Amino acid sequence: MSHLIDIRGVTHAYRTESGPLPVLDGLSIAVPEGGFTAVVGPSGCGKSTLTRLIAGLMIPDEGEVRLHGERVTSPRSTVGMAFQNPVLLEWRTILDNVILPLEIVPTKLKRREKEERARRLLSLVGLDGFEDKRPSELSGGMRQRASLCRALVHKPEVLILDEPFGALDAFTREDLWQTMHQLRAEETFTSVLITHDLRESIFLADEVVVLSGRPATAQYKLPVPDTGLRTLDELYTAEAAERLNILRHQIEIAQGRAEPTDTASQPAPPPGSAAQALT
Ligand SMILES: Nc1ncnc2c1ncn2[C@@H]1O[C@H](COP(=O)(O)OP(=O)(O)OP(=O)(O)O)[C@@H](O)[C@H]1O
Repeated sequence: MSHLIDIRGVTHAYRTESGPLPVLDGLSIAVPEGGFTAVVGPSGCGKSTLTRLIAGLMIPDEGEVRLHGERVTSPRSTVGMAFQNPVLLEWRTILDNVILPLEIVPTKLKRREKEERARRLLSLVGLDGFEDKRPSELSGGMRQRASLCRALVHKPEVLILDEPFGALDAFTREDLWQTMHQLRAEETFTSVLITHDLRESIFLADEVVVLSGRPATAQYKLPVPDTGLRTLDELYTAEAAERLNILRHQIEIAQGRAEPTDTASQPAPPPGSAAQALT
């Protein structure tokens, strides 16, 4: 299988006043074309650092990040990003905020075509009629929907989502999860999602990677079977409960609160799953 995102043996340390701070230690993750990988792990273990490396905003000390086989050494226009804080520009309308990447990334599209693309995405996420509003006139959930459209408007190959739903209330967050599924059905992209929400990870991703404590490595990888467009009901099945238990246990190991060898308290992988412990 071809891997669009290939993170190979990445090791990285920040230089701080008190000396080097090792953050990632031989981390390897591969995401196939069209795949959706969620990355979870203890707070401060290096998840956002990983997104900066994929986006080419930083170069790792050792190892490499490849997109389509090409080594990433600088930021690329083929990557879209959405963060916890949508940072929309108040002096632009929602439509013009979404169009912004098309003004930065070289494109042959005419203004009318850029508008059509932005309007289609806004309609897809349920923001018809809000194109001419300013960001402050929208709710937090609506702003995050607009930010997803902005991240996708230039048809990036890779969509990096760093806690995009983290600041939203539980109901809005669940709405946005379903919106993400709809976007995935309509648009073509390969995604890495950073999240602290284990339910979000199994609802959205094909694979959940649990990072160890800092310096982080890929401690555990849990595949999530493809069930097409998922519904929230699927989060309340026995299989979902088992997956969440496995992930919770792995997070406890990563936090040093459970022993890796403590198999007695570790639930068995769901029937038929290829859950794979890497420790
Ligand atoms: N530019 C930087 N310079 C120095 N240290 C940094 C820098 N950015 C992050 N760090 C440190 O590196 C470690 C990993 O940070 P990172 O933001 O990647 O973790 P994270 O897993 O995303 O955290 P959280 O789950 O809390 O969002 C933290 O200890 C952080 O303080």
